[in-house]
Amino acid sequence: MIRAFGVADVRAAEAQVMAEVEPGTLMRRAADALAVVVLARAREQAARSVAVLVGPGDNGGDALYAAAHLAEHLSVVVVQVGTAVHEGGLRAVTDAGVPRLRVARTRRALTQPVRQALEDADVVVDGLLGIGGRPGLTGAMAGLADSIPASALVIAVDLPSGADPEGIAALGRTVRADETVTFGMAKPVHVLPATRSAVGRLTTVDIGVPEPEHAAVEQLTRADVAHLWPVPGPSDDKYSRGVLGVVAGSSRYPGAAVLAVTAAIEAGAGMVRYIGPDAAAQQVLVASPESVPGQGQVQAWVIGPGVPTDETTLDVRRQVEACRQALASDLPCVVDAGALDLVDGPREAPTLLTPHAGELARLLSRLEPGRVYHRSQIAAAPVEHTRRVAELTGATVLLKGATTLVVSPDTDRPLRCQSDAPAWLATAGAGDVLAGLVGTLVAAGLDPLDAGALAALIHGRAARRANPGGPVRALRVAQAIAETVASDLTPG
Ligand SMILES: NC(=O)C1=CN([C@@H]2O[C@H](COP(=O)(O)OP(=O)(O)OC[C@H]3O[C@@H](n4cnc5c(N)ncnc54)[C@H](OP(=O)(O)O)[C@@H]3O)[C@@H](O)[C@H]2O)[C@@H](O)CC1
Ligand SMILES: [K+]
Repeated sequence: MIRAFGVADVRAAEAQVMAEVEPGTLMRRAADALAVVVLARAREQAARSVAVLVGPGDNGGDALYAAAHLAEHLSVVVVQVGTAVHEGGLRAVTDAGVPRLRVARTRRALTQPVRQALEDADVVVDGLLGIGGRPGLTGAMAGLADSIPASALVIAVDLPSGADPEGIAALGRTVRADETVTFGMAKPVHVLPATRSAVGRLTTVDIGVPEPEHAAVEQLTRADVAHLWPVPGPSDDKYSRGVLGVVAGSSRYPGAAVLAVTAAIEAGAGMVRYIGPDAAAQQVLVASPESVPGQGQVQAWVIGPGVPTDETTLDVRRQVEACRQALASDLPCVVDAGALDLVDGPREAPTLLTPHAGELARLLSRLEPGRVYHRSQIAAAPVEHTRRVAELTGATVLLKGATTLVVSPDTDRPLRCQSDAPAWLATAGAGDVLAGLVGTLVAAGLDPLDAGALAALIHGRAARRANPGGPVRALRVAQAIAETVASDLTPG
């Protein structure tokens, strides 16, 4: 599991170590490790010239010490913003004879020598701002970020300058890194959807600071599958493993039912009962003869894929009624697509809502009368809006997207966030597959936060497995779930 820690906790952990070591030790460790990574990348790329951008805080200090090291091997120039920079770092570059250009903090337009230095750089090291940075670059920092040549390899120190260290605020003017070298532990900026795209590859280097107890964000990895996946024991039968009821599909959208049921069965449900119109039920049976049509006892529900609640045909009215009954029951529910329109307040039983950004906007607009939210607002500030829905509904909320976010209504629990899927997975039916997959996990007794994150992980990994490096249809993803789980349960 990758755990990311909020800025206050990171500072407290660092302060504890700093009290026990010589002053400057942590920064030296950080700078040494940074220089090792930059030098390795420069060698891989046969790069010769490095521009090191230096801001006013300790992030700039790290960059200055690293610049002094790098100058032993490469052609290095420092571009310093403002007059005040880390004193020790400044001495180190001066002693190493590194040329230094200065830019006035508020001046966005760059001088010719600075523009030239950037143009000549094969590698740009971004040491403008770290965890003390406020989101959004202005003045000279914005000018520098805009002038980094597209051809340069950009390595950010701790985080890409301008991005919100907590990963909450939308990306404004920011450095976009190819790689970020962070110290000790990941921070929310590195994993959350609002900022992650500016981080590039994440390299975490050890500087001897132990992880704090409470993570702000957790990201599951392959190694977590074995701990979390509900593996049956010898005394299990199909009922004890979890029977899932699926209310999905309609005459108009029978495919959603096929995909959700197939995914649930592939994920290893003890049994799947399908509730839907006859035409859809026939197709479900053809695709998954293991499924059982009609009502009966279940341990959990998936409701909503392919159920267009705004239609008034008889089969949709029946589906909506089945969704309402599931919501009114005391059983865990995964609420997807059309059924999100039926959610109004908290339920007693575990509940997982699985909207995409557009559906979350619609749900929030309905839950907060008088306010209208748009998809773009959700995409710009996903954590804030997903938290709000979790608070208003008392449900765990999984926001689907390139990075999937899972937020518990219990604010003490870390956010979960997964970005395992290839971009190819942005395809029709992928959400129906996820709904069936997560339903099986909830029916097996996983709590919605674990189930949501684990399903997102396996969903992404199954998509990669189904057709590595190329387009992938949702049905293939569903059909790749069983072997993905098997492979992830196998050590090694
Ligand atoms: N702590 C440790 O043990 C270790 C820490 N380490 C390193 O220290 C980094 C944190 O350093 P830090 O606290 O000095 O903050 P940092 O991000 O460099 O800059 C803050 C300065 O920027 C300014 N400023 C802020 N926003 C701005 C904006 N948008 N636009 C313009 N200016 C802005 C703000 O000034 P203000 O404008 O508020 O007067 C302030 O002067 C951390 O990320 C890691 O790299 C490592 O060495 C390992 C050990
Ligand atoms: K930085």
